[in-house]
Amino acid sequence: MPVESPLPTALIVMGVSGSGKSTIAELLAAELGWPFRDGDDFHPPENVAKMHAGTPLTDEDRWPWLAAIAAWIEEARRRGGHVIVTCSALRRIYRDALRDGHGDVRFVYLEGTKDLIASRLAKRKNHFMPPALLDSQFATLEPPGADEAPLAVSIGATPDEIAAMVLEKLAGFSRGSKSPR
Ligand SMILES: Nc1ncnc2c1ncn2[C@@H]1O[C@H](COP(=O)(O)OP(=O)(O)OP(=O)(O)O)[C@@H](O)[C@H]1O
Ligand SMILES: O=C(O)[C@H](O)[C@@H](O)[C@H](O)[C@H](O)CO
Repeated sequence: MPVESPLPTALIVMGVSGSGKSTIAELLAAELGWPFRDGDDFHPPENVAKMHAGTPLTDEDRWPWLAAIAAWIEEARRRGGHVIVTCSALRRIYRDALRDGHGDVRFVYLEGTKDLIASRLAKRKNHFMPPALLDSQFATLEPPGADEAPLAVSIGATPDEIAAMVLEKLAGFSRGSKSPR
C-alpha cells in the first residue's frame, strides 16, 4: 500500500465495541491536535436504536454510516488537513469503504481478548451498546491484514501507554517507512 503523505489524512481507531476506541482516540487527538469525532455520532438514529435493543447491525445498516465517515475524511483531504475518528471497521470491506481508494487513511487496531473486553464492558456505565453484542462483534471482526499496514496495539496496557505506542508507530510512518514497526 503506497504511503502518499508523511502523515495520514485520517487516523481511524478501530476494534470491537469496548476495545477502547473512544478512550484512546481522545488521547491521540489531544496529542496530535487533530479534529476528532466519535464514529458513533455518524450513525443514523435507527442504527443506535437497533444496537440499544440488542440487535447486531447488518452490512446494509452500516453502509450509510461508513459513507458518512468517509465523507468527513474527504472534507479533510480536500483542505489538506488531518482528522481522527473512531469506527469499529470490523470487516475489510468496511475499511475499503473508509479508504475510498486512498492510501492516506491509517487504522489503529486495538487488539484484545473477548474476556478482557467483556470485563471492561461489564463495568462501563451510560452507553447504548449492550455487552451482549460482543459475541457478534467478534464474529464479524476481520482483523486487518499486514497489507493494510495497521498500527496494531494490544489493549492490556494503560490508555496513556497505548496512546504513546500508537504515536511511536505513527512517527515511524511519518519518517517514511512503508510498514509499521
Ligand atoms: N487501556 C484500558 N485500560 C483499562 N480500561 C480501559 C482501557 N481502555 C478503555 N477502558 C475502559 O473500557 C471501557 C470501554 O472503552 P471505550 O468506551 O473507550 O471503548 P469503545 O471501543 O469506544 O466502545 P464502543 O465501541 O462500544 O463505543 C470504558 O469504560 C473505558 O474506560
Ligand atoms: O459496527 C458495529 O457493529 C457498530 O458500529 C458498533 O461497533 C458501534 O458503532 C460501536 O462500536 C458501539 O459503540
